[in-house]
Amino acid sequence: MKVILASDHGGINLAKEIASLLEDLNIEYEDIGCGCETSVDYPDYGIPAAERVASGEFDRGILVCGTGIGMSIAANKVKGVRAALVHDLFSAKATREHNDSNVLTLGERVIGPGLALEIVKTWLGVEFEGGRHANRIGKVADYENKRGE
Ligand SMILES: O=C(CO)[C@H](O)[C@H](O)[C@H](O)COP(=O)(O)O
Repeated sequence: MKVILASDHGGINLAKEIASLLEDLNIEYEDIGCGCETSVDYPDYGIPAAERVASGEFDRGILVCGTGIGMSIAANKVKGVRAALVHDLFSAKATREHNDSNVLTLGERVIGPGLALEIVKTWLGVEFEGGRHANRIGKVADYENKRGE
């Protein structure tokens, strides 16, 4: 599995911890920044990361900002991306099983690193269930494709 990691200044500390976790798990990843504490704009990092998931270059994306909300809004504008803002373990599992989410967004200012890293591990390890859920995400994709015509 190949993962792309990005954050704004509000998510930089958690993004660093996630990078260490991915290294410990021997998961291939690329960190596209921002890598600094000076103020940046989350769409400048979230959208390029999401595009590289949508293109198939990466299997998954993990995006961190202060709340996770801005990154989620930005990533979900990219066709083919199903970004999930997750701050609990139940949702981390459910969004893989039911939504086949390919991008995870987290808010460094919302939860602590202990829970955040458990969420990342869970989200990376759970498979999509398919079946009725495939039908549902298919309807979302149909709408997305129709809008793009
Ligand atoms: O979700 C966000 C924006 O909707 C993020 O939390 C940003 O990290 C946050 O807005 C940054 O705020 P700041 O006051 O500019 O540090």
